[in-house]
Amino acid sequence: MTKPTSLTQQPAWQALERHYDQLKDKQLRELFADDAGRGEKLTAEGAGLFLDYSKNRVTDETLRLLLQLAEQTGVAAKRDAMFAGEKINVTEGRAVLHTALRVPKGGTVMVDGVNVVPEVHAVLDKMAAFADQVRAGTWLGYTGKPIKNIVNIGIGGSDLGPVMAYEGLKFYSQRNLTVRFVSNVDGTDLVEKTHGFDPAETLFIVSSKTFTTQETMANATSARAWLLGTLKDDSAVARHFVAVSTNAEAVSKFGIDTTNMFGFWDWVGGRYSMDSAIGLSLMIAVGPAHFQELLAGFHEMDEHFRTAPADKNLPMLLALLGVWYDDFFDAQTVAILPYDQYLSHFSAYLQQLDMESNGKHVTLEGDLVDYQTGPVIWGQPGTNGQHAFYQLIHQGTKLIPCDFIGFIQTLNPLTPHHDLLMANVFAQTEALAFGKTRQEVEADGVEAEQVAHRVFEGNRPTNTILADKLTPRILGSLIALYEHKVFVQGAIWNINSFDQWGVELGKVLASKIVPELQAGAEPDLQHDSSTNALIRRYRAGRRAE
Ligand SMILES: O=P(O)(O)OC[C@H]1O[C@](O)(CO)[C@@H](O)[C@@H]1O
Repeated sequence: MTKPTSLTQQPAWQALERHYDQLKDKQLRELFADDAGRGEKLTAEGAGLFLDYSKNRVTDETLRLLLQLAEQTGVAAKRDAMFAGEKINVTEGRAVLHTALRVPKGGTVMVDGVNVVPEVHAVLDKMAAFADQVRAGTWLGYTGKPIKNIVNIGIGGSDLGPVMAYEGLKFYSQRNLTVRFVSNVDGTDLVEKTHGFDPAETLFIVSSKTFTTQETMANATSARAWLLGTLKDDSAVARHFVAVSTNAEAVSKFGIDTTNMFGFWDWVGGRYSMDSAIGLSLMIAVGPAHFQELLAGFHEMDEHFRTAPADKNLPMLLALLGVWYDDFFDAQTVAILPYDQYLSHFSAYLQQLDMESNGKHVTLEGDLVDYQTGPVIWGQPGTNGQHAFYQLIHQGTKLIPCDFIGFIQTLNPLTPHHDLLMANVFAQTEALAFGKTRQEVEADGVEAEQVAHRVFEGNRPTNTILADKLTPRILGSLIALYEHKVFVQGAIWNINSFDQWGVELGKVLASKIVPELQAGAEPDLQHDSSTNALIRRYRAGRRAE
């Protein structure tokens, strides 16, 4: 295999380094003063989303060079390879085809010579039939009572997507059903999430791609014990447990009838799986029609990403701006700031999507990278964050590029809340970009020794993403926007965005330590002195309980 030119040797990268030296001290104030039309020019639209990226520290030249970098690193060809089902997840020898999950009926996506779209829709139809039964109260529990409570048991991609979208689309959900999500192996999670539930009215959805994940299996086993503690008959499991997995054998071994299993495929990565059967809990909550709308939004963004010219392509632009700060300004983090309470879990969802995908230190060829890869993703919904961490973004010493996400219409029109909320979006991005100069502070008549504290340097970059209203379709398109942003960045950095070996070592060590915590006699501990001492201290504490 011939190695591609190393990223830092690409002409566009080197030109960007030189360009950075010229631009790094340039103020957004100047950039806006130089071009009265900047705020309208540096925008793009697609799949129901409007992006204003004018408040970024870029000029036409920066954008030209970033687009050149995308070209020189072959982003378009890599994107086409993903959509075509090539095995771009090279360390696991798999295709990466979450985009096939939202191809409309009648479409074609070939994997190993088979069109997978009919299979995708067969599973969606099976999910819809089941969801309709649960919603109508005709899926009866073991004692003949209809199901009122749904508990999704899963972790990582088998939890974060469904919980984020369930919260995101709560407005559209059937309110007589209570839906909860158990993920943590901490028993508190299961105990608290089943608190107050009648087992005879409770359905567990065990969601796990592999059906071997320690946390999920422990929670599912304890949930079954909780159920049988009341219902006292193993055959009750069939009415109260369904599974979502790619591993039919393990599902059956756990005791769930595979007719109650909803499948998906190894070409769907965990963090890209919320629009597969992993979204079953969401579909039950919001109904199959809204779920279809969500898929349509994903697909619309897929098509935009596949076909829009690079300089108008939302995922491409977001990704390139991210690379600009990450690799040239050395920004370590990105804040995701949705101004919508329904998106309270959106940043947590993006943490896995982005950090598990692009938290990599070697290239596709296995060489150590000599540039920064994925940033730390974090955030909170506005306006809460403003009263917590925005101080540091405005006046701290770190550069934190932010994505502000807002909606023109609210789902809950309670005068004057929405105008207050959105005024804060516009005010924050304005304040971050333009700050407040010493002269302006002095003009306010502030005492001389107080002036420095009240100066805002500004020049803090932001993107603003606006959509008309938070609908299932818009949510789908927003998620796909970030999926593809992560893809483009991974393509530029020449890393594999689709494996996650970094989570393995901890898993292996934990399974080794579990028996050491549980052994009756003092085990022969072979760890380092810190780990040995911590284990001994824990064991001593447990004996004293
Ligand atoms: O769906 P599973 O197989 O239980 O895996 C859960 C999660 O564990 C991981 O493999 C590692 O954290 C994620 O990629 C995945 O989403």
